[in-house]
Amino acid sequence: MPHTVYLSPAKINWFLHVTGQRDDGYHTLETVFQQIDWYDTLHIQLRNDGNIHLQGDSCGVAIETNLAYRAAVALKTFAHQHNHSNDVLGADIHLQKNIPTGAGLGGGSSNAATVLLALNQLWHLNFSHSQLQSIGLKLGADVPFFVSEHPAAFAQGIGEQLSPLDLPKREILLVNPNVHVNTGAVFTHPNLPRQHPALTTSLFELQQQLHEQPFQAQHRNDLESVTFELSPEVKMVYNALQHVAPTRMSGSGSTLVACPMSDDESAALKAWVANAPAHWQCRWANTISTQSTNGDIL
Ligand SMILES: C[C@](O)(CO)[C@H](O)COP(=O)(O)OP(=O)(O)OC[C@H]1O[C@@H](n2ccc(N)nc2=O)[C@H](O)[C@@H]1O
Ligand SMILES: Nc1ncnc2c1ncn2[C@@H]1O[C@H](COP(=O)(O)OP(=O)(O)OP(=O)(O)O)[C@@H](O)[C@H]1O
Repeated sequence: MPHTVYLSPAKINWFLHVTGQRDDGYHTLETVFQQIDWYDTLHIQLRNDGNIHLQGDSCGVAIETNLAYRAAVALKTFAHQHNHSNDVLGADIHLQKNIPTGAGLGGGSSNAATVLLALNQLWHLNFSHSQLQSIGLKLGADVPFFVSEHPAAFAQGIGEQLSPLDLPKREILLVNPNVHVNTGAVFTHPNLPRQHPALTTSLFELQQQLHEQPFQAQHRNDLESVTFELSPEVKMVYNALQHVAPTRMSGSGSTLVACPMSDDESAALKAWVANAPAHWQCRWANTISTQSTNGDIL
């Protein structure tokens, strides 16, 4: 049987405010996501014996725990519960990881979203984006954003209330000190600030502000202080980079995002990269804008 190739993009968070905590322990956020042109690759082939197999890069977890595998199983279960298909729902999934894991780039959530979108099509299930998003939310807070297929969005709730934004393509530098951050450990830390006031700007104003300067002084990543406490090397990278160009951490870390706003800052960052310690992974990337995608990348 032929296999189809799907690209699964990473994301960055331009800012992340923790506005409160729900009774179930999950935190409410206000954040802006944007996809970037750094991709994992999934090869998916139908199986006619009804089994789901995952091969390729393990991400350091058992197959049954891998978010790509769990997404396929969750979709199949949902399809059976909704009597949506009497077909044999099987697939071979081959995962090639390029996006670092535990790096605040949402790679696992993106893989889950890619599998949901791909198998919804290949298995002819025709579930809506909103149905796929509610299946995906149980797998990870960032999955609904990737399922939405909008390259950028303002998110509220725990990340599932999404308003698409039109943000420009920008060149950014991602620096990762090869540290794996446990998102749960950051959110459960007693020192996490949890009471960021909700934004009062309209979506239109927010979009305008981010067009002018994506790292606005009035925005923060509230997870930075705890991640810096848990992983001092992430703080070292931040301290070094922010002297050269505007810099903020993505998600719960460990990746720092620097966004040069002039040719001088761009040149200074390139010189910085040339002298950075070898185990600090530096990678230039572009954010994806509505204009640069045709909507069916995934
Ligand atoms: C920080 C972000 O990356 C922002 O993009 C995401 O909100 C995190 O999403 P994620 O890595 O998919 O995380 P999940 O697998 O959903 O959650 C891991 C753990 O982080 C905590 N968690 C996560 C998201 C959230 N809004 N509140 C939380 O308190 C919970 O303890 C949860 O058990
Ligand atoms: N397909 C997958 N890709 C990456 N990680 C996976 C996958 N499946 C399960 N995991 C597990 O999930 C954990 C977090 O994955 P991920 O790389 O998405 O985190 P992250 O980039 O920090 O996410 P976020 O930006 O949402 O905080 C990893 O440490 C890994 O153990």
